[in-house]
Amino acid sequence: PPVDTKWLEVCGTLYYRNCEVGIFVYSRYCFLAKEGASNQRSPFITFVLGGPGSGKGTQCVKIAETFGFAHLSAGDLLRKEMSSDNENRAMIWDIIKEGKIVPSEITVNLIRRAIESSKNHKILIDGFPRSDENRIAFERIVGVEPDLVLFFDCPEEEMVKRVLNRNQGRIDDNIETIKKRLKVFEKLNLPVINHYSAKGKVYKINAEGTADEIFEKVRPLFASLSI
Ligand SMILES: Nc1ncnc2c1ncn2[C@@H]1O[C@H](COP(=O)(O)OP(=O)(O)O)[C@@H](O)[C@H]1O
Ligand SMILES: Nc1ccn([C@H]2C[C@H](O)[C@@H](COP(=O)(O)OP(=O)(O)O)O2)c(=O)n1
Repeated sequence: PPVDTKWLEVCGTLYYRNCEVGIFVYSRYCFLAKEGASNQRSPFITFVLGGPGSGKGTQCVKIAETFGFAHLSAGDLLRKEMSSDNENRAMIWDIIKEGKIVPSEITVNLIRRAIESSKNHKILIDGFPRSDENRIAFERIVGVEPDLVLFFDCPEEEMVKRVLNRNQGRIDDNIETIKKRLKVFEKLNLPVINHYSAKGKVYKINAEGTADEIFEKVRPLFASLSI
C-alpha cells in the first residue's frame, strides 16, 4: 500500500514508546490504505478475550462509551437465547451450567445477526471465539477475520474471586462450574489467542488492578486508531 512519511513518523514514535501500538497502528494504516484503494468499507472487528471474570465485559462497556463501539457479548446473546422460547434453550442451559462451549453454529449465527443489525461499523465481540472451532466457524459463516484481538490476562485466583462476587444470579457463577470453565479456557481458548498472536493481532493487557487502572492501559490503543 502507499506509505507517506507522516504516517511512518507517527508509527515510528509509537513503536519507540510501545512497540505493540506502533506495529498495530502501522498494520491498520496499511489495511485502510488497501481498503481505500478498493473503495469498500467492512466493519472493524475486535475480539475481546480472557478467562471468566477477567473483566472483558467491564472493559467493553468503557471502550464502547469512550470510543463509540458497539458491544456484542457472546455470553449475553446466549443467555438471551436461553431465556426465550426456542428449540435450543434447554441444550444451551445444560452446556452453560456445565461450563462447556455451546455449538459454534448457534453462537456464530447469533453474532452474525447482531453484526448485521448493528448500524455501527466499529464492533467489539466479547467472549468470542472461545475455541478453534468457534474461530473457524466465524471465518466460514461471517467471512471476515478480526482486525484486533484484546486479551485480558488475569491470575486464576483473582478471576475466581471476581466471578464469585459477580452476583448477577448466573447459573455458571458457582465454584464447581468456575473450575470447569477455567479448565476449558486453558484447553480451548488459549490456542485461539496463540493463533492470533502468531498473526500479530493480539494486544495483551495485564488485567490486575482496578477497572479504571486497566482502562488506562486500554485507552492508548483505541485512541491511536484512525477508524
Ligand atoms: N478490575 C477489576 N477489579 C475488580 N473487580 C472487577 C474488575 N473488573 C471487573 N470486575 C468485576 O468482576 C466481575 C467480572 O467482571 P466481568 O467484566 O463481568 O468479567 P468477564 O466479562 O470477563 O467475565 C464483575 O462483577 C465486575 O464488576
Ligand atoms: N463463544 C462462547 C461464549 C460463551 N459461551 C458460554 C460458555 C461460557 O462459560 C458462558 C458464559 O460466557 P461469558 O462470556 O458471558 O462469561 P465469562 O467470560 O465466562 O464470565 O457462555 C459459549 O459457549 N461460547
